[in-house]
Amino acid sequence: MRRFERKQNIFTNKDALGESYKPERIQERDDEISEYMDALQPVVDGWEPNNVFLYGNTGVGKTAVTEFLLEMLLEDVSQYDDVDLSVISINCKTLNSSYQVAVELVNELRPPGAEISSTGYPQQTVFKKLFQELDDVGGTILIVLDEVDSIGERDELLYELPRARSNGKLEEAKVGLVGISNDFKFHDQLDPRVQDTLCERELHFPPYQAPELQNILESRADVAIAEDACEEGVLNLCAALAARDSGSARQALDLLRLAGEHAENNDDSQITLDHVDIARQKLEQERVVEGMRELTENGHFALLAVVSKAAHDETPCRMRDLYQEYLRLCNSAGIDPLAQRSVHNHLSDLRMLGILSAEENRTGSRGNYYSYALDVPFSSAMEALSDVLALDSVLEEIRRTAQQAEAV
Ligand SMILES: Nc1ncnc2c1ncn2[C@@H]1O[C@H](COP(=O)(O)OP(=O)(O)OP(=O)(O)O)[C@@H](O)[C@H]1O
Repeated sequence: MRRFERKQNIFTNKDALGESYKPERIQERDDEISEYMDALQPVVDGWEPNNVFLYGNTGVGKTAVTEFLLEMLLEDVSQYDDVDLSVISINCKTLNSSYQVAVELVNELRPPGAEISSTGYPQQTVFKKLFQELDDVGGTILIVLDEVDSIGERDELLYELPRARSNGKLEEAKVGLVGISNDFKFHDQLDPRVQDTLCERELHFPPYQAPELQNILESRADVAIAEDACEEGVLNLCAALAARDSGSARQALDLLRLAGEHAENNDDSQITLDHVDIARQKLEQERVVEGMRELTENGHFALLAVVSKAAHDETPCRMRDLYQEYLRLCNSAGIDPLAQRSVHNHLSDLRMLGILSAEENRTGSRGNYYSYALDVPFSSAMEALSDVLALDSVLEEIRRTAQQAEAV
């Protein structure tokens, strides 16, 4: 039997490619950092902080830049006796309402053992407890709400917190909110009064370009990967693939880490371009499977309709035709179909998840329409669908059609 044995020929510090690693410096974000520092300047000057809203796709450095700057801010304001700054950061991913976010904040502020229960209070009581805790801390308090879009439509806290001081609910504390989101729709859906305050300063983090990703990867690889353990062109390929797909530094780092793991598992002495290709396929597959988990049954059928059209080599395909295919598939599976508008929403979600791509077609006087296609390999979509749908015969038919189309 094989025994555990230490392997460290590829990585010198694999953790440096992981999510919890804090980079020593942030690269390629000078403009955003400068704007962000301007937004935080009132804290240093002793005034009430601005509320800041950061948005941009996943993996573009919103959290990394925020952590880096707030650490620096805490250090820099320590020289001013009249500024007493505290930072509270929470991730709202599992908190789906103002109530839950407020409870989480109260419990962050309370000592262990004095936490409040996450149910059973009227919302205003929890808000009152939160204001009390904040006043007890006093000074300037920055509250970072990462993935703030999870709060959904029940966003009263985002309205009340920034106004708490002017409404007399806070006396001691000066509170600023830092909201972070990768959901572009969230901002527009906010109540205009919430938008006015939460988005007092808005910072957009655009996707990274390939040369930017390459620089980020190079400084990580210096820490993470052994000398000469990377074939020439590996970092360049990881950067190019991630730039072409999402512009996400996380994706570029994941590609390099996975490619390194493949090299290590094969006892190869270098990470090669082939290892990167295997890593790319694995990540793509994971993304589809992840995305599928978030969808309802109707979302799966909307995807199935696109997959079926792709098998017939009929993508990009416009909504009207996709909807007909969707109806046919629902009918054969005996499920109640949704209206075209709802299917359209599912397709938009699939697009947000990077599973579909959409092309806008302009038709002049009759307006524009979208055509949809798979943005992941056909085989990945099929595999993910077979995991969630008990529709072997339909999937088999699609598979056969795809094989025939290939043979033609
Ligand atoms: N400019 C950069 N310099 C160095 N590392 C970076 C940079 N941008 C991102 N990273 C790294 O990429 C990974 C993802 O970044 P981060 O978590 O900040 O993205 P995000 O925009 O907050 O994404 P999400 O919306 O998914 O939370 C982290 O490991 C981070 O350290």
